Amino acid sequence: MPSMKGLGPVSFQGNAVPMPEKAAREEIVSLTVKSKDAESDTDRGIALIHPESCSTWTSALASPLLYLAPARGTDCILTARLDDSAERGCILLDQVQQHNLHLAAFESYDFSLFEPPAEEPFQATELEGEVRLLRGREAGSSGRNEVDATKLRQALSKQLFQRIVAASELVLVHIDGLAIIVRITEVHNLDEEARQEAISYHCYRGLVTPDTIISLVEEGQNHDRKEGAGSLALKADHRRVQLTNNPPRKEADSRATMLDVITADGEEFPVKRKLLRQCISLTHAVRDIEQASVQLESVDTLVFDRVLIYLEAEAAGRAVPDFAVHLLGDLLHAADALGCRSLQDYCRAKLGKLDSAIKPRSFQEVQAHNAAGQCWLCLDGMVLDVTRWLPEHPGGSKIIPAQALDLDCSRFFEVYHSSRESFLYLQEFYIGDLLPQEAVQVPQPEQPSPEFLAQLRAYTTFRVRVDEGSDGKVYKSF
Ligand code: HEM
Repeated sequence: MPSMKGLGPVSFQGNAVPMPEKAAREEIVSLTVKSKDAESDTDRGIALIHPESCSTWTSALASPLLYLAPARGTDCILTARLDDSAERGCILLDQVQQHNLHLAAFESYDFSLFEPPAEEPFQATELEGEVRLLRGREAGSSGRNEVDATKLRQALSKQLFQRIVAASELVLVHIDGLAIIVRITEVHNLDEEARQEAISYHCYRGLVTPDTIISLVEEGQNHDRKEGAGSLALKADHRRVQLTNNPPRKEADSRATMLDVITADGEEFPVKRKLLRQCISLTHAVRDIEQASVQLESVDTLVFDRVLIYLEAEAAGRAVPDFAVHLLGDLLHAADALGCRSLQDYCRAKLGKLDSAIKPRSFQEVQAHNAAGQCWLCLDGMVLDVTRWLPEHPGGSKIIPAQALDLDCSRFFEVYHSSRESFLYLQEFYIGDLLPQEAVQVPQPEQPSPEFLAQLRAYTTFRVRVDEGSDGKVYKSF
């Protein structure tokens, strides 16, 4: 588990968003709470502040999202986005946020940037939420409102993406015409095995990533486990939600986390699905939790063992072992078979064959590759080569070439993906940014929402951008 040295996502390669400057971290800003009017689904639970209300904070930040702690004691951390629609000096919060943080509208409070613990893992590996109805269909004689747990988990995962959540916090989710309240009952930042080994483990909040496993229970189900938790709920039966399609937690956990990989010579390796996500040829097997095992046709035990050593070192942010040159040929073959780009790059670099795929791109180049039968996408200025992965795309191999070539596909990307899982794959396909003067030429049939763009940009910190006016040779990380 990589440690969380800065706020923001940690990519496959373990890159974390840099921490804000010291001056910004220490600045305390007084903001008046105002209630948000109607809000979009993607904006739900995100506080809005005017960019000029806190210039020290914003100028120091690499990410378009801010994490704020109110000065008064609460475990809840606000995720905020800069938005011109907020008045200067105000912070726009919805009712649920006001409740979670014990803040009242029209009162002023002091806020500072939240700083996560420097040397501990801070990403939430698992969340548990207890579900009840706020409003919508009221249960009839059956006494229950049915909700599909898979759909609810997806909606929650999308809404909580890149937010810091704390135990006891309430989250409001709208699904199928129902307004559902999820009370966060557990947050973990170690997986179960590590929790059992850790001395005096205690966790009450963490950053939600697309890898966070969310489990749900109906309100009242926790009654035996946590004293008192369900007692109020049982009285208000008409608010109860019946979760369908919700496997028992233990079973769901191991199905969701582990995949048995069977090598060409018949050996079986139980591997964390998360570790295999960068092997894009295994996308279907990794995503489909009903699939318990996957057969590798051309990688044998000894080589797969080394692949695992590589993947584990990378995920843990440790140095990758220095594999001897005579092993690199087989390792590169395995990397090709698995579609593992970083391992391919590692082997090629050591064999002296690395030709970096990441470079500035022109729109003409994108069009030419697409005309030649490849599949290059433009997404908010990024160029992504998904040619090899198309047969593995969970949405099918036809829709992307039919709808998304030679235009900016940000809006398609936003509307078609019901969770934020798709973000996890982007780095594998990234082959550079469009030159700034080219990016404006890309047709954009429909604008994505600002919230989606803020999430996407906060996540894609692996991008290398070309400065405006440069000749395309100067790179600047953001
Ligand atoms: C690099 C680009 C892309 C990646 C990494 C990607 C990834 C994914 C993933 C992980 C899923 C399944 C999980 C989810 O719903 O989030 C998915 C589903 C889907 N994707 Fe994509 N996708 C990409 C581009 C696109 C584009 C450009 C389109 C449309 C033009 C598209 C259309 C769909 C559709 C229709 C589904 C099925 C949704 C459903 O079953 O509810 N995808 N994609």
